Amino acid sequence: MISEAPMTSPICLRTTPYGGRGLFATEQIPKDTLLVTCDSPYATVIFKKFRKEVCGNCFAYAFEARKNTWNIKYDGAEGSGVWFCTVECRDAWAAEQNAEGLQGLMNAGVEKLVKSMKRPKGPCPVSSIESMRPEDITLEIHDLAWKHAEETYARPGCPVQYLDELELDTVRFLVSAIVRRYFEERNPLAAGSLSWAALLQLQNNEILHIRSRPYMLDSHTRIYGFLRKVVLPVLQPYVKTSEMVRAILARDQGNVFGLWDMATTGDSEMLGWSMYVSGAYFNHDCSPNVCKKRIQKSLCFFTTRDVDIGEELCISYVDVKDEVAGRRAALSENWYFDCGCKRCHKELEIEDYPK
Ligand SMILES: C[S@@+](CC[C@H](N)C(=O)[O-])C[C@H]1O[C@@H](n2cnc3c(N)ncnc32)[C@H](O)[C@@H]1O
Repeated sequence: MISEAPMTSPICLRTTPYGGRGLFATEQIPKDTLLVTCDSPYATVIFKKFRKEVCGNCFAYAFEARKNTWNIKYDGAEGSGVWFCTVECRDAWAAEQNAEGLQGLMNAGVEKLVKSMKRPKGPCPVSSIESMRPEDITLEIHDLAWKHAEETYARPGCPVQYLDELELDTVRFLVSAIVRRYFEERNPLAAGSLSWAALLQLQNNEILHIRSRPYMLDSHTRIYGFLRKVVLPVLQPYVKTSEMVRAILARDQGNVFGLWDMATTGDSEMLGWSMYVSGAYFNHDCSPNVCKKRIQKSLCFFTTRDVDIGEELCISYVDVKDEVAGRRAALSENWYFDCGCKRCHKELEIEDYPK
């Protein structure tokens, strides 16, 4: 079993013939074995509409405890925007994620700046690539657009751009990563393997994502502009250039996990999303042999059957009860890849599965 740690027995990370790196069994692993525990996410956000209903520390959902909301909070701006199920959770969050009150103060700053946002009347000050053909959007063009955004938003008089609800949630997600990195740099030993360097090792999906949804460049640059305006002086170095924001957004796509409630019916709600670094090396397979389970704020991965030595360990990103066309369409649309798993090959009757 590994815990936010380098890949050790009984699993290892190596290159697959079809989809970058993946995790493989280095010995026979019985069914129901706990393979990986991600103790806490590097970055996380609870959607604004669920903030009072989901504990900011352990992600417990008030509804499941037959309550409408949690009501434990901090007094003052240092605890702004976060609710807790218990005093213990509040104190744990304060010690682990909110030292110096930075997370809460940033949340308070976001709320304040939201009030001065105006709906856009004209085009955004950053040039758009929306009208370009996907294949023409190169990394160079994309870099230039970001450079232009940096210059635009560095101008003192540049007005704050309008952000919708999801974009503001993305701001809060980025804030959580910035605050974590700030503490990691002050206390590298405490960060352990849950480090910025480990996050950078995750697959970078920036250009794939922008080619698939060119309008997201405009959204991402406005989010960056907003962050620059709201950032506390101690955190300014992280947004002086767009490097850190781009690095996170490039990995946000395709590597994060939805934060779902624990409903056992099919009506489970997505309450937010989180970046669990060690969990992001599991590839998808339409016949998965691993499942994930959230236990409070930890994400745990278990085998769902006996696994042979050398077999790849995969979870499913989509509903594997769907037929092949539906599964592949969902993976292509939301994860930007053509599934290379054996089941797809078989159902599409493609021979010569890569070895
Ligand atoms: C969460 S990451 C998994 C780890 C990734 N392979 C890596 O090298 O970091 C998801 C990405 O892995 C690749 N991938 C995962 N499952 C795949 C599959 N069944 N077929 C093809 N590519 C896959 C895709 O590029 C996808 O965006």
